[in-house]
Amino acid sequence: MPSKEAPVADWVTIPDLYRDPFPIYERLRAEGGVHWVPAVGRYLITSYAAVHETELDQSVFSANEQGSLQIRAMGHSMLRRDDPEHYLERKAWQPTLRPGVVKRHWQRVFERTAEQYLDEMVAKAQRGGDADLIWDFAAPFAAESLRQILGLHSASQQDLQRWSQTLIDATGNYADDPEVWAKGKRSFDEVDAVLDEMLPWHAANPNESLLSQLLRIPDYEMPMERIRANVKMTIGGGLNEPRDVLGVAAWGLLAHPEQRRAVEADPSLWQAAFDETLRWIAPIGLYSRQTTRDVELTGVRLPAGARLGICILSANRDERVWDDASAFDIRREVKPHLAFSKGVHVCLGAWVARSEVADVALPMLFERLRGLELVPEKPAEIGGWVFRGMLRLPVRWASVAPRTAAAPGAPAGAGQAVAPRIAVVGSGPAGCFTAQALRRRFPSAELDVLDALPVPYGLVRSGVAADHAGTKSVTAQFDRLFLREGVRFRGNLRLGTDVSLDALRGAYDAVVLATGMHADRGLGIPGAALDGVHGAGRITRLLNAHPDEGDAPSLGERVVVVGHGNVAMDLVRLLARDADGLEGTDVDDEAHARLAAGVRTIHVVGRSGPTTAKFDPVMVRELAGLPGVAHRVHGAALEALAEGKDARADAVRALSAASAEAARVEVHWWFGLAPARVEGDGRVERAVFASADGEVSLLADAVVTAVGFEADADSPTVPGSHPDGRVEPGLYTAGWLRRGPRGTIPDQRTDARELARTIADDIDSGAVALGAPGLAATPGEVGFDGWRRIDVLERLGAAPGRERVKLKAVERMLAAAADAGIPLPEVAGEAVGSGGGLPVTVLFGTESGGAELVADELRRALADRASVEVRDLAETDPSGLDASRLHLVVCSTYGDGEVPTAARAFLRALEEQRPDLAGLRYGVFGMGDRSYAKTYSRGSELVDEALAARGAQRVGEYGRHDAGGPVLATEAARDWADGVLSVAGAAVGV
Ligand SMILES: Cc1cc2nc3c(=O)[nH]c(=O)nc-3n(C[C@H](O)[C@H](O)[C@H](O)COP(=O)(O)O)c2cc1C
Repeated sequence: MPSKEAPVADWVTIPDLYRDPFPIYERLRAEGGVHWVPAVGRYLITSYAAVHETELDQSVFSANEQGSLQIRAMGHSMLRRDDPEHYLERKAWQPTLRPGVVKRHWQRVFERTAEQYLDEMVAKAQRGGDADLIWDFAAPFAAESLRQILGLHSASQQDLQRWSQTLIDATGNYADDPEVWAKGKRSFDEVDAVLDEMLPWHAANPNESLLSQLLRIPDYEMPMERIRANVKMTIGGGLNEPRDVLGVAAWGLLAHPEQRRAVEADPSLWQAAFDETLRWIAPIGLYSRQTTRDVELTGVRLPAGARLGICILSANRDERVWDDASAFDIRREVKPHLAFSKGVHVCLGAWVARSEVADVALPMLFERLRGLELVPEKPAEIGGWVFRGMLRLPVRWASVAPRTAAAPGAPAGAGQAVAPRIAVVGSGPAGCFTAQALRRRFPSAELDVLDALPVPYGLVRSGVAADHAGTKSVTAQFDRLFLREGVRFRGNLRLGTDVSLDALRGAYDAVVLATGMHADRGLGIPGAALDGVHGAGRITRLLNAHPDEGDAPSLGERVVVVGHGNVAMDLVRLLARDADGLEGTDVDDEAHARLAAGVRTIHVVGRSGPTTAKFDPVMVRELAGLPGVAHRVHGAALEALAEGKDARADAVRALSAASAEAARVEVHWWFGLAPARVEGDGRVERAVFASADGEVSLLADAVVTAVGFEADADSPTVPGSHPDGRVEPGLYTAGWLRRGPRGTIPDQRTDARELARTIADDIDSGAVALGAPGLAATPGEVGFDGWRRIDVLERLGAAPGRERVKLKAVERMLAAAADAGIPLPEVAGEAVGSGGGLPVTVLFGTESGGAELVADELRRALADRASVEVRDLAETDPSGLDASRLHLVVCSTYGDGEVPTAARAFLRALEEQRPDLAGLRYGVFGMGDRSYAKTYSRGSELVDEALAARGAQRVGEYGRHDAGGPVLATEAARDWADGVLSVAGAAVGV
């Protein structure tokens, strides 16, 4: 699309924007999302895509605006600086606002403060005054909390409110009103005076406050005028954000009674209410940027020096991202909103605001003020576009509950009087994660997981590549469900054959179908049905000894694999490995020998270029390191791409660099080729592809298609037809049946949590009635103990160097399951006492504290099984790592796919000192944000690669957490660590 000049939106006025910016933004987005707006004297950036782009490239979209009003009003704070200057100041602010510190220290302060102002509002109402939720509660609460955090003890909360308002007014003084400047200047001077008073006091009295911490940064002394400017910026922005999100959230809930009831019944929804409020009406609605050069933004040309207004209020309502975006809906599918910004300026106070509002003030408000409601004769008012929030919010209530000792927001009690009976059909990752999420939500529910086979775990057993034991180890978490958490496995029950869907629905209150999609999608080109064309799913199942597959064919010498996704990568790797390379796996050796023994050349062919290919770069790097395999790359056009900017491109570069000595197998990587036809006389002889430069014809004995999966012929629903997983109340879908064949195993965890909530909502609302009788035992059914006997037999039968030999025939599985002579291994007790058990070191690498919080949570959660110590990577010397301890690395990603600053020295030391870490076992949990598509979780991968390069061995599932997703990092990390510990513990007999 050729670029164009920015359209001029001369119809936009500031008073209209102030009153209600949303209809204006809707039109601007519809017209492209980048406009010159004369009334504002700026380009307004209104679409999500354009806003997001500006946030991720500070070299072009600079925060350091020339002639900035904010600099005039408050001084030059970090908000108006780019890196590296910005970063130094940000780092100084960070320790006080880290989530661990917020949780350990500030949350108690917020609780006390909220109690105080709630009591004062109640007392005012008792004296006959009108209660306004904004001015009597939210504003003093936010101001006092901020006063405490800053450590401005010689000022009052009223001072902070006045300073905040007047400094903000001056920042937005586009009309150059001298009175506004005068008031701003007065506040400016007053803040300086208080700082002059308080800084010496903090120097002499160390404490948790920001001012005190600022004076104690080991390697950096912030110049005084920067302290002054940043404190003013913090007063300006740090007060209205929690005040306004609290006010708008209360308004939203009071105006939507059914959502209010849901959140009151399930306090875990306060976080969802908080995030939805931020998405719906972002308190900081606009901020500025300036272009540093001519640039094109979503097809519109912007000149160098252009002043931009980044409209967060608008981006968060972009209809291309959210359905029914203007509605307040705390149950909507979670997608990353931009209210805290993204990129280097992401809000430092986000954890504070979350704690103040979602953990403390909202739950307390609704719990204590019974019958809280709006006052119809005094309607609430809202206004603003640069900052938007409630201007007044009159409320009343029926009665006041006494203060409770329990922390507000604690999870609800046991729940329903009658426990629900729920069946999950399919014991693959989607089914098991669903059962796990349901168990958390309904501790006393009767939960059955059915499977057509006598053995559990579906895709993990038969779809995950045999040599990826780490991925397979997710089953350790699932074992816990069946061994300890009362979930029942009911194997050898095939839906439609052994039990009908109607019978299941009659027997259970709710049924979740998680039966997956198994059929390989065809190529749909001439010759696709020739002999020698195989689906990748089938080949993978053959290698995994799936009972439904027959004998494995020989693939011959030359194999063409069509597709560049992870399924294709798995296949290429398994075909390229020789038997020695399968040490420790559970591969079906016979099938592997038949399929792969003759393979000498593999062509792996995809339509797109390396940067947009679907593979995980980690998989490609793994291929680059395979011994005895040479790689040739065709059509990748990597010359134009700088190194270090794109993880996929870098991984493909690593292929070309891989050593090709004594190659047993040669892998040719083709980019930009579309399949045209398969040729041959009765069976495959050639695969022909179309490219921009004409046709490419590859000689082939076999073609394996890895271009996706489609619904099975007998699929109970059409995959993807119910994206929220609810077919109707009482019948749900999960996994690939819900979304189609996309997403990784950990993604299923995220979906499962949402689905459990949906089911809980249906039960709460009465849409699903409880009381179903349950499903009687069916002849031939195999329970979890039956599977454990099969498991024992498979392990005992393993050849040297193999983990197990899978039983392939169902009859043999059934015989093993029923054989009481096979002794069941004892289920190891978990409670080995605090401080006992496996020695574990949790190493965290963090920038803003999330990973530290996760590390703390792991210390707590693993205490009954392990003796845990927690260490910051910043203070860890890799040469001193103790190989007798299992190391759990929790690390986030910053910058352009880098490790957090604090972890850089560790990484460097690994590379420079080159310690021998053979024998050290470690697990990795990467924290990142999927919206950084090219560098998602890359920081953790760098640590992983560096440890592996020193001989350390990764165990268990590679855990990942997406900060933009709905699952809490602590929760995902607990599940991940359970799995890693089960694998590591089993290895050392704990
Ligand atoms: C400036 C900045 C850059 C980031 N870059 C990436 C990135 O390249 N890839 C990624 O997956 N996540 C990225 N993130 C997201 C963080 O890794 C994520 O929010 C994580 O949970 C933060 O953990 P921490 O609090 O322990 O540092 C970035 C975040 C910020 C603020």
